[in-house]
Amino acid sequence: MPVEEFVAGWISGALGLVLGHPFDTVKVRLQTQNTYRGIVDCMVKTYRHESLLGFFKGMSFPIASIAVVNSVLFGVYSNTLLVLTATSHQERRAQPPSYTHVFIAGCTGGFLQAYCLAPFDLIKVRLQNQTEPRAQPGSPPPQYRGPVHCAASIFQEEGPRGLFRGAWALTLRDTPTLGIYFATYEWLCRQSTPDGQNPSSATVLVAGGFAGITSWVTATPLDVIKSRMQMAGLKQREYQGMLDCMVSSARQEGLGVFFRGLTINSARAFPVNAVTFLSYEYLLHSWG
Ligand SMILES: CN(C)C(=N)NCCC[C@H](N)C(=O)O
Repeated sequence: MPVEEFVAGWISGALGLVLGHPFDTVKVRLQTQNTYRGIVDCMVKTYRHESLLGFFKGMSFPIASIAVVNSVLFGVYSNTLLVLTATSHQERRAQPPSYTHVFIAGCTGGFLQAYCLAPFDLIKVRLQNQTEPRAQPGSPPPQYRGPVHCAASIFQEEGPRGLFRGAWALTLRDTPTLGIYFATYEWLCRQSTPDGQNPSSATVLVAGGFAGITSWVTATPLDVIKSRMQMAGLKQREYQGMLDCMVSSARQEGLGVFFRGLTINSARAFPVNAVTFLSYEYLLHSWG
């Protein structure tokens, strides 16, 4: 099993993550809290109350976990294509796989990465939703002191299953949308590259950026449900399950609730995924 794809997936994912984390914090807060009037209001309040550091809350854990998550995604994707088409990454420009194979490989990568991502994503979302400013003498401490304390508290209060809160919604979000992600990337690369040649850096940037936007637009409804399930039982209300969360969110806030965070998700998706694909292709190309 070729391992370069796993390593390239890890490094490229980490670069994209740092770039996109401030957008991600705003998105999570808009999806789970009703105190903001929109993106700008959320950004201004976060900055005033918590300074620039507020935008980077919950980032240390995803940075550590991206090693696992993104390398599973890209590694499983590439190795599934190898099984389906018997072509390595280097051979795929000369013998391009069908879009059906690309889609199936993307869904497989998405399905497996969702289970690795679930506990890390839960902790990220819980920390991003703590709106207390940095600890000052006399001020009440936030519920979680950091990622390890957050993981330990969830484990103590809810047992190991607690760490997988929202995992079903995450799996349903990621399995089809990662198929769409890789199929869009491949399609856009092939549209602007002569047969058999490698896409230029500009093509990879644009195709990666639009693949990110397309997949996040389709992922947003389940992303909202996933974030709410992850916050359930804390400040927010408890839900009976995913369906109950969908129905009661729509009843209380209208169908527009499923598109909360869509604009910020798309704005974040372009740079993050442009950089992720560019560094992924660059690393695999330079390793031969
Ligand atoms: C729609 N979904 C779930 C995705 N496209 N996932 C792939 C993640 C790529 C990048 N780390 C990001 O966070 O955008």
